[in-house]
Amino acid sequence: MTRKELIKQIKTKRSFLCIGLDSDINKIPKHLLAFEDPVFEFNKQIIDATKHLCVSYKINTAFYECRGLAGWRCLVNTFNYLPKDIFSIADAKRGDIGNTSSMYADAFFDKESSGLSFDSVTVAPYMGADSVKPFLKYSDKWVVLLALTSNESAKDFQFLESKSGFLFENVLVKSQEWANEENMMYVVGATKGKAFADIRKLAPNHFLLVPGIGAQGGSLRDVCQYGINKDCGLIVNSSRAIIYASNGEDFANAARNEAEKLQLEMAIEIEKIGF
Ligand SMILES: O=c1ccn([C@@H]2O[C@H](COP(=O)(O)O)[C@@H](O)[C@H]2O)c(=O)[nH]1
Repeated sequence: MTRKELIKQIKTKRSFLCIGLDSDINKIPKHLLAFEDPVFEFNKQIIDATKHLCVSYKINTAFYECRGLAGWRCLVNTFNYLPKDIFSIADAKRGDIGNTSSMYADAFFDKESSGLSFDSVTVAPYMGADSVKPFLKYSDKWVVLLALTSNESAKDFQFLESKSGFLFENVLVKSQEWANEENMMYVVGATKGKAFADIRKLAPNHFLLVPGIGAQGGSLRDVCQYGINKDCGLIVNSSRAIIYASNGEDFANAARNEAEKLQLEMAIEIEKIGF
């Protein structure tokens, strides 16, 4: 998906919501266990109930990889079920020597090779340029590079300071030599509030993928106050707070209600930037 198409979706849907399909077989409603693939049935019903409210789905591969073959099959089926006009994110946090990163890129982007063709994949920057560039050789595909993550321990490395600023600031600056705002986004945690203002000084136009509202307590208001740009420039993720809003038979309706609350807040925010 191109940047232009993504922005069009945001304008049309009045939303920059990403729903995280962090679907854990131990947390889904018990009545679904009667289905041949309970997690796929769960994802299907969540997608059907929420697809008009979001512009993106993020599949965190850990929740599928941990179940071996059955989990990976479920991931592929879920990917195939996603509406084709919605921005898909494989949250896999990959990155290795170039030769290996090429294989990871094929795994998530090359439909003929792997059966998957996500719009984007999350990548860790730690190994540098040659670990990231193989993901950038696909047209209309995106790298979502970890910059400032939402977890408490982000401070262990990301706030290490050198003459050229914090480590996460170096990630933002250096990576712009490899890619641009048409094929790279950055992960910035909603829990980091005012850091968005500093990040916007270094990456004013890039899209930011923002996890950490809902279950992790980040504020959508703060994210928008400091992080929104003229094209919106934000994709804000919520996983558990939406998909586990209820663990009864009404789970899909409950998920829709939670997603709708966020979409309504987002509609107000994008109105403010004249969308
Ligand atoms: O900095 C990061 C990077 C990735 N994540 C992922 O986003 C979702 C958040 O889930 P919630 O249930 O809404 O907390 C999850 O897949 C994380 O692995 C993140 O939280 N922070």
